[in-house]
Amino acid sequence: MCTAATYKTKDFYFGRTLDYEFSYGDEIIITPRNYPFVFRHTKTLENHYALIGMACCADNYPLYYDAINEKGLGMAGLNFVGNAHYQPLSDSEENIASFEFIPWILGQCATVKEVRSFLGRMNLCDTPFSDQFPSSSLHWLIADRSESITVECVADGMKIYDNPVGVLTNNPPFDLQLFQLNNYMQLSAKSPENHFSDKLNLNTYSRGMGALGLPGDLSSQSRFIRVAFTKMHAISDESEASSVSQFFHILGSVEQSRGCCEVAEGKYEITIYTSCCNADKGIYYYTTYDNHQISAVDMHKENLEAKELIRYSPIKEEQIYFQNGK
Ligand SMILES: C[C@H](CCC(=O)NCCS(=O)(=O)O)[C@H]1CC[C@H]2[C@@H]3[C@H](O)C[C@@H]4C[C@H](O)CC[C@]4(C)[C@H]3C[C@H](O)[C@]12C
Repeated sequence: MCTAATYKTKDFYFGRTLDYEFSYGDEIIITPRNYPFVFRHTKTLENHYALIGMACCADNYPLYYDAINEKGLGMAGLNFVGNAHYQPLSDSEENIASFEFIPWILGQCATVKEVRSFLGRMNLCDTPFSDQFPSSSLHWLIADRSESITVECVADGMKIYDNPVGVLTNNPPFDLQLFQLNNYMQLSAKSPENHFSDKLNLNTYSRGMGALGLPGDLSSQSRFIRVAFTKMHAISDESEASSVSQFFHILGSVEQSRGCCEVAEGKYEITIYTSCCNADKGIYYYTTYDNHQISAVDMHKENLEAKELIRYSPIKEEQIYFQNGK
């Protein structure tokens, strides 16, 4: 399971949890402007916007899971197993393999508006990266500071949904996920009033009862409702520290602890990492399952005119700050 979300204060923030039972060898990778992005079915992008995101590197190619570009556009791929359906090659559109989708969009688009026009002339095809890396079944959250969309390729073609919540999880398809919010419209951050019966003396015996009924389990539908509620009520000040902190709290509402989601005998899905990108400043903040200290990589501290990938291994060990003794 995974969850992606957006958040806006003074700056625009974009991030995700990546939940899985193993890691593909994740790295924070900056693709500078002059790294040639080679595509299988369309022309190489010799120059493009610079990207920063989490990826695994294979044959010197960044296989991005989520990233932002220097223009403030963000994109994350989340599992969409059983529903994703990529198309055969098309003669009339630009054929983009699913693993090329993030580079192709973030390399060239500055806004969601531009993304929509790119989507109109592309065909998301099933070409695998390699035998070792067959196509993953994914759908995507794409967002800038003014709007979010969800892109899904299903059996009857590509769907582009406006995403007014700025949140995405996994199955079912996005329109069904969004519809479910109707069932929770009575939830509130305020204390509830007694609408049950004026013949009964019912009491609010605890704080937080306005959100009674918010689903607490780890299913993708429940995480969608929970993270949407948390995000829609999120309050922070506009500073970087407060915004980043609040963003990690939003995604903290759907974090997965080892042991609660068994995917095979003795194998558990966990939140391998949580990211929070400041899309305006090009900073990739992250925590990992065992490292709760926020670490960060700033794309603008690198030479973005370079031609070679710039790679950082995530810091995975817990860093505990002792305040006393030596
Ligand atoms: C496993 C990840 C998704 C996590 C997720 O959504 N979990 C939910 C599980 S479930 O639905 O609830 O069952 C996805 C997100 C991005 C994916 C990676 C990216 O798409 C980049 C390449 C793409 C290649 O085709 C396959 C390897 C790969 C390196 C992918 C491996 C894996 O499928 C990743 C890492």
